[in-house]
Amino acid sequence: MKNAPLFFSHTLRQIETAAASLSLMQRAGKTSTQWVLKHYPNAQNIYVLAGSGNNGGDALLTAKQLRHAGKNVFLRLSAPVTQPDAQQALSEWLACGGQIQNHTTLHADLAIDGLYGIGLNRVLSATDSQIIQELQALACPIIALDIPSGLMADNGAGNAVQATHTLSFIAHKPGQFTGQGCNACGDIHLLNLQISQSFYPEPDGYLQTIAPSAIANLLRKADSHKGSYGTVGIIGGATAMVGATLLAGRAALKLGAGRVVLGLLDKILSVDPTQPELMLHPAAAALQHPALTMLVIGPGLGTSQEAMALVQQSIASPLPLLLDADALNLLASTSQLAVAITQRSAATILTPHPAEAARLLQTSTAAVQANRIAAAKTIAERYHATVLLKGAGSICTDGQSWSINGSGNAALASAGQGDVLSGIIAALIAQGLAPLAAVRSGCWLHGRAAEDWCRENLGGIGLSASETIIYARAALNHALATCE
Ligand SMILES: NC(=O)C1=CN([C@@H]2O[C@H](COP(=O)(O)OP(=O)(O)OC[C@H]3O[C@@H](n4cnc5c(N)ncnc54)[C@H](OP(=O)(O)O)[C@@H]3O)[C@@H](O)[C@H]2O)[C@@H](O)CC1
Ligand SMILES: [K+]
Repeated sequence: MKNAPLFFSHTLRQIETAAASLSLMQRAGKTSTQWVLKHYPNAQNIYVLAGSGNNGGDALLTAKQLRHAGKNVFLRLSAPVTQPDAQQALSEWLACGGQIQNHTTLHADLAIDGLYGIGLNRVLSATDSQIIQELQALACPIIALDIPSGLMADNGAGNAVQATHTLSFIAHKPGQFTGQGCNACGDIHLLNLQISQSFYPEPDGYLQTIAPSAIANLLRKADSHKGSYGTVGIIGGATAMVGATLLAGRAALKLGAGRVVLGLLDKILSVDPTQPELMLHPAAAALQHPALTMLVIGPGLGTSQEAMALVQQSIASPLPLLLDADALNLLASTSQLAVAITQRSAATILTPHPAEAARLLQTSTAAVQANRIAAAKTIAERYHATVLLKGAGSICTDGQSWSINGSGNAALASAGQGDVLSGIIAALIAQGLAPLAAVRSGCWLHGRAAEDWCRENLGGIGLSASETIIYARAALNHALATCE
Protein backbone atom coordinates (compact mmCIF):
# COMPACT_ATOMS: atom_id res chain seq x y z
CA MET A 1 0.00 0.00 0.00
CA LYS A 2 1.48 3.32 -1.05
CA ASN A 3 0.48 6.88 -0.28
CA ALA A 4 -0.70 8.77 -3.38
CA PRO A 5 1.04 12.11 -3.93
CA LEU A 6 -1.21 15.19 -4.00
CA PHE A 7 -0.35 18.49 -5.67
CA PHE A 8 -1.80 21.97 -5.26
CA SER A 9 -2.78 23.73 -8.50
CA HIS A 10 0.27 26.05 -8.50
CA THR A 11 2.55 22.98 -8.46
CA LEU A 12 0.51 21.36 -11.24
CA ARG A 13 0.98 24.50 -13.32
CA GLN A 14 4.76 24.12 -12.95
CA ILE A 15 4.57 20.53 -14.17
CA GLU A 16 2.34 21.54 -17.09
CA THR A 17 4.68 24.35 -18.14
CA ALA A 18 7.71 22.09 -17.94
CA ALA A 19 6.02 19.52 -20.17
CA ALA A 20 4.73 21.51 -23.20
CA SER A 21 1.06 22.41 -22.80
CA LEU A 22 -0.59 21.95 -26.22
CA SER A 23 0.72 18.43 -26.65
CA LEU A 24 -0.51 17.76 -23.11
CA MET A 25 -3.96 18.92 -24.05
CA GLN A 26 -3.82 16.67 -27.12
CA ARG A 27 -2.88 13.79 -24.83
CA ALA A 28 -5.64 14.69 -22.40
CA GLY A 29 -8.18 14.60 -25.24
CA LYS A 30 -6.82 11.35 -26.64
CA THR A 31 -6.58 9.47 -23.35
CA SER A 32 -9.99 10.69 -22.21
CA THR A 33 -11.51 9.48 -25.47
CA GLN A 34 -9.83 6.10 -25.13
CA TRP A 35 -11.11 5.81 -21.56
CA VAL A 36 -14.67 6.66 -22.61
CA LEU A 37 -14.65 4.24 -25.55
CA LYS A 38 -13.33 1.46 -23.34
CA HIS A 39 -15.74 1.97 -20.43
CA TYR A 40 -18.86 3.16 -22.26
CA PRO A 41 -18.60 1.45 -25.68
CA ASN A 42 -22.37 1.56 -26.20
CA ALA A 43 -22.84 5.27 -25.49
CA GLN A 44 -23.80 6.67 -28.89
CA ASN A 45 -25.19 10.12 -28.04
CA ILE A 46 -22.66 12.07 -26.03
CA TYR A 47 -23.15 15.56 -24.60
CA VAL A 48 -19.92 17.51 -24.10
CA LEU A 49 -19.88 20.68 -22.00
CA ALA A 50 -16.89 22.95 -22.66
CA GLY A 51 -15.91 26.12 -20.78
CA SER A 52 -13.80 29.07 -21.84
CA GLY A 53 -10.40 27.85 -20.59
CA ASN A 54 -8.08 24.91 -21.08
CA ASN A 55 -10.48 22.49 -19.37
CA GLY A 56 -12.83 23.46 -22.19
CA GLY A 57 -9.93 22.77 -24.59
CA ASP A 58 -9.67 19.23 -23.22
CA ALA A 59 -13.40 18.83 -23.77
CA LEU A 60 -13.21 20.14 -27.36
CA LEU A 61 -10.42 17.71 -28.27
CA THR A 62 -12.28 14.83 -26.60
CA ALA A 63 -15.38 15.81 -28.56
CA LYS A 64 -13.38 15.80 -31.79
CA GLN A 65 -11.95 12.34 -31.18
CA LEU A 66 -15.28 10.88 -30.12
CA ARG A 67 -16.78 12.23 -33.33
CA HIS A 68 -13.98 10.53 -35.30
CA ALA A 69 -14.91 7.33 -33.50
CA GLY A 70 -18.43 7.59 -34.95
CA LYS A 71 -20.28 9.00 -31.95
CA ASN A 72 -23.02 11.65 -32.14
CA VAL A 73 -21.43 14.47 -30.16
CA PHE A 74 -23.43 17.48 -28.99
CA LEU A 75 -21.10 20.23 -27.85
CA ARG A 76 -22.15 23.15 -25.68
CA LEU A 77 -19.68 26.00 -25.28
CA SER A 78 -20.52 28.04 -22.19
CA ALA A 79 -18.56 31.19 -23.10
CA PRO A 80 -16.10 32.47 -25.73
CA VAL A 81 -12.82 30.57 -25.57
CA THR A 82 -10.00 32.61 -24.00
CA GLN A 83 -6.85 30.46 -23.83
CA PRO A 84 -4.62 29.98 -26.93
CA ASP A 85 -4.42 26.17 -26.60
CA ALA A 86 -8.19 25.98 -26.19
CA GLN A 87 -8.67 28.28 -29.21
CA GLN A 88 -6.56 25.83 -31.24
CA ALA A 89 -8.75 22.99 -29.93
CA LEU A 90 -11.88 24.92 -30.97
CA SER A 91 -10.46 25.39 -34.50
CA GLU A 92 -9.83 21.65 -34.71
CA TRP A 93 -13.38 20.90 -33.58
CA LEU A 94 -14.87 23.25 -36.19
CA ALA A 95 -12.48 22.00 -38.89
CA CYS A 96 -13.69 18.44 -38.46
CA GLY A 97 -17.30 19.57 -39.02
CA GLY A 98 -18.27 19.86 -35.35
CA GLN A 99 -20.96 22.33 -34.36
CA ILE A 100 -21.55 24.45 -31.31
CA GLN A 101 -24.81 24.69 -29.44
CA ASN A 102 -25.75 27.01 -26.60
CA HIS A 103 -28.18 24.73 -24.81
CA THR A 104 -28.06 21.39 -23.02
CA THR A 105 -29.02 18.34 -25.04
CA LEU A 106 -32.24 16.78 -23.78
CA HIS A 107 -31.22 13.15 -24.15
CA ALA A 108 -27.74 11.69 -23.93
CA ASP A 109 -26.24 8.30 -23.10
CA LEU A 110 -23.21 9.95 -21.55
CA ALA A 111 -22.10 13.47 -20.59
CA ILE A 112 -18.61 14.96 -20.40
CA ASP A 113 -17.93 17.86 -18.07
CA GLY A 114 -15.22 20.25 -19.27
CA LEU A 115 -16.62 23.52 -17.89
CA TYR A 116 -13.89 24.32 -15.32
CA GLY A 117 -10.74 22.52 -14.20
CA ILE A 118 -8.03 23.63 -11.81
CA GLY A 119 -8.45 27.24 -13.00
CA LEU A 120 -11.68 27.69 -11.00
CA ASN A 121 -10.90 30.52 -8.60
CA ARG A 122 -14.27 31.88 -7.47
CA VAL A 123 -17.86 30.93 -6.81
CA LEU A 124 -19.80 29.87 -9.90
CA SER A 125 -22.06 32.45 -11.55
CA ALA A 126 -25.82 31.88 -11.61
CA THR A 127 -25.53 31.06 -15.33
CA ASP A 128 -22.85 28.41 -14.75
CA SER A 129 -24.85 26.94 -11.86
CA GLN A 130 -27.87 26.68 -14.17
CA ILE A 131 -25.75 24.96 -16.86
CA ILE A 132 -24.55 22.47 -14.23
CA GLN A 133 -28.09 21.83 -13.03
CA GLU A 134 -29.14 21.04 -16.58
CA LEU A 135 -26.17 18.69 -16.96
CA GLN A 136 -27.08 16.96 -13.72
CA ALA A 137 -30.70 16.55 -14.86
CA LEU A 138 -29.63 14.42 -17.84
CA ALA A 139 -29.86 11.21 -15.80
CA CYS A 140 -26.88 9.67 -17.58
CA PRO A 141 -23.34 8.96 -16.32
CA ILE A 142 -21.16 12.08 -16.13
CA ILE A 143 -17.42 12.00 -16.78
CA ALA A 144 -15.59 14.99 -15.27
CA LEU A 145 -12.40 16.01 -17.05
CA ASP A 146 -9.62 16.64 -14.50
CA ILE A 147 -11.97 17.67 -11.67
CA PRO A 148 -15.76 18.10 -11.41
CA SER A 149 -16.59 21.66 -12.47
CA GLY A 150 -17.32 23.89 -9.49
CA LEU A 151 -14.96 22.00 -7.17
CA MET A 152 -11.91 23.91 -5.92
CA ALA A 153 -8.88 21.72 -6.69
CA ASP A 154 -6.84 22.83 -3.69
CA ASN A 155 -9.41 22.50 -0.92
CA GLY A 156 -12.53 20.59 -1.97
CA ALA A 157 -14.92 23.51 -1.52
CA GLY A 158 -17.71 24.47 -3.92
CA ASN A 159 -21.05 23.38 -5.34
CA ALA A 160 -19.77 21.06 -8.00
CA VAL A 161 -20.96 18.70 -10.69
CA GLN A 162 -21.68 15.30 -9.15
CA ALA A 163 -19.66 13.11 -11.48
CA THR A 164 -19.83 9.36 -11.97
CA HIS A 165 -16.13 9.25 -12.82
CA THR A 166 -13.36 11.83 -12.69
CA LEU A 167 -10.43 11.52 -15.09
CA SER A 168 -7.69 13.26 -13.12
CA PHE A 169 -4.90 14.57 -15.37
CA ILE A 170 -1.21 14.54 -14.46
CA ALA A 171 -1.71 14.08 -10.68
CA HIS A 172 -4.37 13.94 -8.01
CA LYS A 173 -5.50 17.14 -6.33
CA PRO A 174 -6.24 17.50 -2.59
CA GLY A 175 -9.74 18.83 -3.29
CA GLN A 176 -10.74 15.52 -4.86
CA PHE A 177 -10.39 13.74 -1.52
CA THR A 178 -11.70 16.08 1.15
CA GLY A 179 -14.86 18.12 1.82
CA GLN A 180 -17.25 18.29 -1.15
CA GLY A 181 -14.73 16.43 -3.30
CA CYS A 182 -15.70 13.19 -1.57
CA ASN A 183 -19.26 13.62 -2.91
CA ALA A 184 -18.48 15.14 -6.27
CA CYS A 185 -15.80 13.02 -7.92
CA GLY A 186 -17.34 9.55 -8.11
CA ASP A 187 -14.62 7.05 -9.01
CA ILE A 188 -11.30 8.80 -9.62
CA HIS A 189 -8.91 7.59 -12.32
CA LEU A 190 -5.41 8.99 -12.77
CA LEU A 191 -4.34 9.69 -16.37
CA ASN A 192 -0.78 10.91 -16.07
CA LEU A 193 -0.51 11.87 -19.76
CA GLN A 194 2.84 10.08 -20.03
CA ILE A 195 4.67 12.80 -18.16
CA SER A 196 8.08 11.65 -17.01
CA GLN A 197 8.54 11.38 -13.24
CA SER A 198 11.47 13.77 -13.56
CA PHE A 199 9.00 16.64 -14.06
CA TYR A 200 7.31 16.00 -10.70
CA PRO A 201 8.60 17.95 -7.70
CA GLU A 202 8.11 16.85 -4.06
CA PRO A 203 4.37 16.36 -3.50
CA ASP A 204 2.59 19.04 -1.47
CA GLY A 205 0.88 16.33 0.58
CA TYR A 206 -0.34 12.74 0.43
CA LEU A 207 -3.47 10.67 0.30
CA GLN A 208 -2.80 8.47 3.29
CA THR A 209 -2.90 4.70 3.52
CA ILE A 210 -1.30 2.77 6.35
CA ALA A 211 2.45 2.50 5.92
CA PRO A 212 3.98 -0.79 7.14
CA SER A 213 7.10 1.15 8.10
CA ALA A 214 4.97 3.45 10.31
CA ILE A 215 3.41 0.63 12.33
CA ALA A 216 6.19 -1.97 12.27
CA ASN A 217 7.25 -1.23 15.84
CA LEU A 218 3.81 -2.35 17.07
CA LEU A 219 4.88 -5.95 16.38
CA ARG A 220 5.14 -7.67 19.76
CA LYS A 221 8.31 -9.12 21.19
CA ALA A 222 8.07 -12.55 22.81
CA ASP A 223 9.35 -11.33 26.17
CA SER A 224 6.98 -8.36 26.42
CA HIS A 225 4.25 -7.87 29.04
CA LYS A 226 1.25 -5.60 29.50
CA GLY A 227 3.50 -2.87 30.89
CA SER A 228 5.30 -2.82 27.55
CA TYR A 229 2.19 -1.46 25.84
CA GLY A 230 1.37 1.48 28.04
CA THR A 231 -1.50 2.51 30.27
CA VAL A 232 -4.10 4.79 28.73
CA GLY A 233 -6.17 7.04 30.99
CA ILE A 234 -9.44 8.36 29.57
CA ILE A 235 -11.22 11.14 31.43
CA GLY A 236 -14.90 11.94 30.83
CA GLY A 237 -18.12 10.17 31.72
CA ALA A 238 -20.43 12.96 32.87
CA THR A 239 -24.00 12.00 33.67
CA ALA A 240 -25.78 10.51 30.63
CA MET A 241 -22.50 10.45 28.67
CA VAL A 242 -20.68 7.56 30.36
CA GLY A 243 -21.09 5.50 27.18
CA ALA A 244 -18.73 7.79 25.28
CA THR A 245 -15.92 7.11 27.75
CA LEU A 246 -16.63 3.38 27.74
CA LEU A 247 -16.43 3.32 23.94
CA ALA A 248 -13.09 5.14 23.93
CA GLY A 249 -11.81 2.77 26.62
CA ARG A 250 -12.92 -0.37 24.82
CA ALA A 251 -11.32 0.90 21.62
CA ALA A 252 -8.02 1.61 23.40
CA LEU A 253 -8.06 -1.86 24.98
CA LYS A 254 -8.89 -3.73 21.77
CA LEU A 255 -6.35 -1.80 19.71
CA GLY A 256 -3.61 -2.98 22.00
CA ALA A 257 -3.09 -0.70 25.00
CA GLY A 258 -1.58 -2.73 27.86
CA ARG A 259 -4.05 -1.31 30.42
CA VAL A 260 -6.89 1.19 30.31
CA VAL A 261 -8.04 3.36 33.22
CA LEU A 262 -11.31 5.26 32.88
CA GLY A 263 -11.95 8.36 34.95
CA LEU A 264 -15.67 9.00 35.21
CA LEU A 265 -17.40 12.11 36.54
CA ASP A 266 -20.61 10.16 37.10
CA LYS A 267 -20.19 7.50 39.79
CA ILE A 268 -22.99 5.31 38.42
CA LEU A 269 -20.61 2.50 37.35
CA SER A 270 -17.79 0.81 39.19
CA VAL A 271 -17.23 -1.83 36.52
CA ASP A 272 -18.00 -2.22 32.82
CA PRO A 273 -19.76 -5.64 32.92
CA THR A 274 -19.17 -6.38 29.23
CA GLN A 275 -15.55 -5.18 29.35
CA PRO A 276 -14.36 -5.96 32.88
CA GLU A 277 -10.73 -5.40 31.86
CA LEU A 278 -11.35 -1.67 32.06
CA MET A 279 -10.45 -0.08 35.42
CA LEU A 280 -13.07 2.45 36.46
CA HIS A 281 -12.23 5.27 38.87
CA PRO A 282 -13.62 8.66 39.82
CA ALA A 283 -12.28 11.18 37.28
CA ALA A 284 -9.94 13.08 39.60
CA ALA A 285 -8.45 9.85 40.98
CA ALA A 286 -7.88 8.39 37.50
CA LEU A 287 -5.95 11.49 36.53
CA GLN A 288 -3.53 10.79 39.38
CA HIS A 289 -3.12 7.07 38.55
CA PRO A 290 0.63 6.42 38.76
CA ALA A 291 0.81 3.95 35.86
CA LEU A 292 -0.57 6.26 33.15
CA THR A 293 1.59 6.73 30.07
CA MET A 294 -1.00 8.35 27.80
CA LEU A 295 -3.96 10.57 28.61
CA VAL A 296 -7.21 11.26 26.76
CA ILE A 297 -9.71 13.84 27.93
CA GLY A 298 -13.05 14.70 26.38
CA PRO A 299 -15.24 11.71 25.52
CA GLY A 300 -18.48 12.35 27.44
CA LEU A 301 -16.80 15.06 29.54
CA GLY A 302 -19.40 17.84 29.38
CA THR A 303 -18.59 21.45 30.17
CA SER A 304 -19.14 21.66 33.94
CA GLN A 305 -16.75 23.48 36.29
CA GLU A 306 -15.44 20.09 37.37
CA ALA A 307 -14.78 19.22 33.73
CA MET A 308 -12.92 22.51 33.28
CA ALA A 309 -10.71 21.73 36.29
CA LEU A 310 -9.91 18.31 34.85
CA VAL A 311 -8.93 19.86 31.51
CA GLN A 312 -6.63 22.31 33.33
CA GLN A 313 -4.96 19.47 35.24
CA SER A 314 -4.63 17.35 32.11
CA ILE A 315 -2.94 20.15 30.21
CA ALA A 316 -0.51 20.54 33.12
CA SER A 317 0.28 16.81 33.00
CA PRO A 318 3.68 15.70 31.63
CA LEU A 319 2.01 12.86 29.67
CA PRO A 320 1.14 12.83 25.96
CA LEU A 321 -2.40 14.20 25.86
CA LEU A 322 -5.25 13.82 23.35
CA LEU A 323 -8.11 16.32 23.67
CA ASP A 324 -11.44 15.55 22.02
CA ALA A 325 -15.09 16.63 22.14
CA ASP A 326 -15.95 18.89 25.11
CA ALA A 327 -12.29 19.17 26.13
CA LEU A 328 -11.81 21.00 22.83
CA ASN A 329 -14.81 23.23 23.51
CA LEU A 330 -13.43 24.11 26.95
CA LEU A 331 -10.02 24.77 25.44
CA ALA A 332 -11.61 27.10 22.86
CA SER A 333 -13.50 28.98 25.56
CA THR A 334 -10.52 30.07 27.67
CA SER A 335 -7.47 31.99 26.53
CA GLN A 336 -5.42 30.84 29.59
CA LEU A 337 -5.82 27.22 28.47
CA ALA A 338 -4.81 28.15 24.93
CA VAL A 339 -1.60 29.63 26.33
CA ALA A 340 -0.98 26.73 28.73
CA ILE A 341 -1.31 24.17 25.97
CA THR A 342 1.47 25.79 23.93
CA GLN A 343 3.78 25.41 26.96
CA ARG A 344 3.34 21.65 27.36
CA SER A 345 6.52 19.57 27.30
CA ALA A 346 4.82 16.37 26.08
CA ALA A 347 2.91 15.84 22.82
CA THR A 348 -0.57 17.29 22.40
CA ILE A 349 -3.09 15.80 19.96
CA LEU A 350 -6.31 17.60 19.03
CA THR A 351 -9.06 15.74 17.15
CA PRO A 352 -11.78 18.29 16.29
CA HIS A 353 -14.72 17.82 13.95
CA PRO A 354 -15.37 20.90 11.77
CA ALA A 355 -17.59 22.71 14.34
CA GLU A 356 -15.04 22.14 17.11
CA ALA A 357 -12.28 23.31 14.76
CA ALA A 358 -14.28 26.48 14.09
CA ARG A 359 -14.48 27.16 17.85
CA LEU A 360 -10.73 26.60 18.22
CA LEU A 361 -10.12 29.11 15.42
CA GLN A 362 -12.89 31.54 16.44
CA THR A 363 -14.42 31.26 12.99
CA SER A 364 -17.40 29.59 11.32
CA THR A 365 -17.77 25.93 10.39
CA ALA A 366 -18.26 27.06 6.77
CA ALA A 367 -14.89 28.85 6.86
CA VAL A 368 -13.19 25.69 8.15
CA GLN A 369 -14.84 23.57 5.46
CA ALA A 370 -13.87 26.09 2.76
CA ASN A 371 -10.21 25.25 3.38
CA ARG A 372 -9.81 22.19 5.55
CA ILE A 373 -6.07 21.74 5.04
CA ALA A 374 -5.29 25.34 5.99
CA ALA A 375 -7.65 25.18 8.98
CA ALA A 376 -6.02 22.02 10.34
CA LYS A 377 -2.53 23.46 9.88
CA THR A 378 -3.49 26.70 11.60
CA ILE A 379 -4.86 24.81 14.63
CA ALA A 380 -1.66 22.75 14.78
CA GLU A 381 0.50 25.88 14.68
CA ARG A 382 -1.63 27.88 17.13
CA TYR A 383 -1.87 25.13 19.76
CA HIS A 384 1.53 23.45 19.11
CA ALA A 385 -0.28 20.18 18.48
CA THR A 386 -0.73 17.29 16.11
CA VAL A 387 -4.19 17.71 14.61
CA LEU A 388 -6.79 15.44 13.10
CA LEU A 389 -9.57 17.46 11.45
CA LYS A 390 -12.42 14.97 11.11
CA GLY A 391 -15.13 14.86 8.44
CA ALA A 392 -15.09 13.44 4.91
CA GLY A 393 -11.43 13.30 3.92
CA SER A 394 -9.94 13.79 7.40
CA ILE A 395 -6.81 15.95 7.51
CA CYS A 396 -3.79 14.86 9.57
CA THR A 397 -1.07 17.42 10.23
CA ASP A 398 1.64 18.52 12.62
CA GLY A 399 1.48 22.03 11.18
CA GLN A 400 4.22 21.28 8.63
CA SER A 401 3.39 18.18 6.60
CA TRP A 402 -0.22 17.18 5.94
CA SER A 403 -2.08 14.21 4.55
CA ILE A 404 -5.67 13.34 3.74
CA ASN A 405 -6.92 10.05 5.10
CA GLY A 406 -7.65 7.70 2.23
CA SER A 407 -10.09 5.31 3.92
CA GLY A 408 -13.59 5.48 5.32
CA ASN A 409 -17.13 6.27 4.24
CA ALA A 410 -20.44 7.66 5.45
CA ALA A 411 -21.17 4.56 7.54
CA LEU A 412 -19.02 6.33 10.14
CA ALA A 413 -21.63 9.08 10.47
CA SER A 414 -23.01 7.56 13.67
CA ALA A 415 -22.89 8.20 17.41
CA GLY A 416 -19.72 7.35 19.31
CA GLN A 417 -17.38 7.04 16.33
CA GLY A 418 -15.28 10.00 17.47
CA ASP A 419 -14.89 8.41 20.92
CA VAL A 420 -13.72 5.18 19.31
CA LEU A 421 -11.24 7.04 17.14
CA SER A 422 -9.76 8.78 20.20
CA GLY A 423 -9.31 5.41 21.89
CA ILE A 424 -7.64 3.91 18.82
CA ILE A 425 -5.15 6.78 18.49
CA ALA A 426 -4.39 6.69 22.23
CA ALA A 427 -3.70 2.94 22.07
CA LEU A 428 -1.25 3.42 19.20
CA ILE A 429 0.62 6.17 21.06
CA ALA A 430 0.69 4.06 24.24
CA GLN A 431 2.31 1.27 22.23
CA GLY A 432 5.03 3.55 20.98
CA LEU A 433 3.95 5.30 17.78
CA ALA A 434 4.85 8.96 17.38
CA PRO A 435 1.80 11.27 17.51
CA LEU A 436 1.56 12.03 13.78
CA ALA A 437 2.05 8.36 12.83
CA ALA A 438 -0.58 7.36 15.40
CA VAL A 439 -3.08 9.93 14.13
CA ARG A 440 -2.55 8.90 10.51
CA SER A 441 -2.60 5.16 11.19
CA GLY A 442 -5.50 5.37 13.66
CA CYS A 443 -7.62 7.40 11.31
CA TRP A 444 -6.88 5.01 8.46
CA LEU A 445 -7.72 1.93 10.55
CA HIS A 446 -11.01 3.53 11.65
CA GLY A 447 -11.94 4.23 8.03
CA ARG A 448 -10.81 0.81 6.91
CA ALA A 449 -12.99 -0.78 9.58
CA ALA A 450 -16.03 0.94 8.07
CA GLU A 451 -15.09 -0.18 4.55
CA ASP A 452 -14.67 -3.79 5.65
CA TRP A 453 -17.97 -3.73 7.56
CA CYS A 454 -19.80 -2.26 4.54
CA ARG A 455 -18.39 -4.93 2.26
CA GLU A 456 -19.65 -7.67 4.57
CA ASN A 457 -23.02 -6.02 5.12
CA LEU A 458 -23.63 -5.00 1.52
CA GLY A 459 -24.27 -1.38 2.47
CA GLY A 460 -23.45 1.48 4.77
CA ILE A 461 -26.38 1.72 7.17
CA GLY A 462 -26.26 0.63 10.79
CA LEU A 463 -22.55 0.42 11.65
CA SER A 464 -22.34 1.02 15.39
CA ALA A 465 -19.27 2.46 17.08
CA SER A 466 -18.94 -0.76 19.12
CA GLU A 467 -18.74 -2.88 15.96
CA THR A 468 -16.20 -0.48 14.43
CA ILE A 469 -13.78 -1.34 17.24
CA ILE A 470 -13.81 -5.03 16.26
CA TYR A 471 -13.21 -4.28 12.60
CA ALA A 472 -10.45 -1.77 13.40
CA ARG A 473 -8.69 -4.41 15.49
CA ALA A 474 -8.87 -6.84 12.55
CA ALA A 475 -7.58 -4.15 10.19
CA LEU A 476 -4.61 -3.48 12.47
CA ASN A 477 -3.68 -7.13 12.77
CA HIS A 478 -4.07 -7.57 9.03
CA ALA A 479 -1.83 -4.56 8.34
CA LEU A 480 0.75 -5.85 10.83
CA ALA A 481 0.77 -9.25 9.13
CA THR A 482 2.16 -7.54 6.03
CA CYS A 483 5.08 -6.21 8.12
CA GLU A 484 6.22 -9.66 9.21
N1 LIG B 1 -2.06 24.14 -18.89
C1 LIG B 1 -1.77 22.94 -19.39
O1 LIG B 1 -0.69 22.69 -19.80
C2 LIG B 1 -2.82 21.89 -19.41
C3 LIG B 1 -4.06 22.10 -18.84
N2 LIG B 1 -5.00 21.18 -18.90
C4 LIG B 1 -6.36 21.49 -18.53
O2 LIG B 1 -6.50 22.86 -18.27
C5 LIG B 1 -7.23 23.06 -17.07
C6 LIG B 1 -6.91 24.37 -16.47
O3 LIG B 1 -7.23 25.32 -17.45
P1 LIG B 1 -7.30 26.88 -17.17
O4 LIG B 1 -6.15 27.31 -16.39
O5 LIG B 1 -7.46 27.54 -18.46
O6 LIG B 1 -8.57 27.03 -16.26
P2 LIG B 1 -10.05 26.46 -16.37
O7 LIG B 1 -10.30 25.57 -15.22
O8 LIG B 1 -10.34 25.91 -17.72
O9 LIG B 1 -10.91 27.80 -16.15
C7 LIG B 1 -10.86 28.81 -17.16
C8 LIG B 1 -10.80 30.19 -16.60
O10 LIG B 1 -12.05 30.56 -16.05
C9 LIG B 1 -11.90 31.67 -15.17
N3 LIG B 1 -12.70 31.38 -14.00
C10 LIG B 1 -12.33 30.74 -12.86
N4 LIG B 1 -13.36 30.60 -12.02
C11 LIG B 1 -14.43 31.14 -12.64
C12 LIG B 1 -15.79 31.30 -12.29
N5 LIG B 1 -16.28 30.84 -11.10
N6 LIG B 1 -16.61 31.90 -13.15
C13 LIG B 1 -16.15 32.37 -14.35
N7 LIG B 1 -14.85 32.23 -14.74
C14 LIG B 1 -14.01 31.65 -13.91
C15 LIG B 1 -10.43 31.76 -14.86
O11 LIG B 1 -9.90 32.88 -15.54
P3 LIG B 1 -9.94 34.36 -14.92
O12 LIG B 1 -11.35 34.87 -15.16
O13 LIG B 1 -9.63 34.26 -13.45
O14 LIG B 1 -8.92 35.11 -15.69
C16 LIG B 1 -9.87 30.46 -15.44
O15 LIG B 1 -8.55 30.58 -15.89
C17 LIG B 1 -6.86 21.84 -16.25
O16 LIG B 1 -7.81 21.59 -15.24
C18 LIG B 1 -6.84 20.77 -17.30
O17 LIG B 1 -8.15 20.31 -17.56
C19 LIG B 1 -4.77 19.91 -19.59
O18 LIG B 1 -5.15 20.12 -20.91
C20 LIG B 1 -3.33 19.49 -19.54
C21 LIG B 1 -2.46 20.60 -20.03
K1 LIG C 1 -14.26 19.67 -15.35
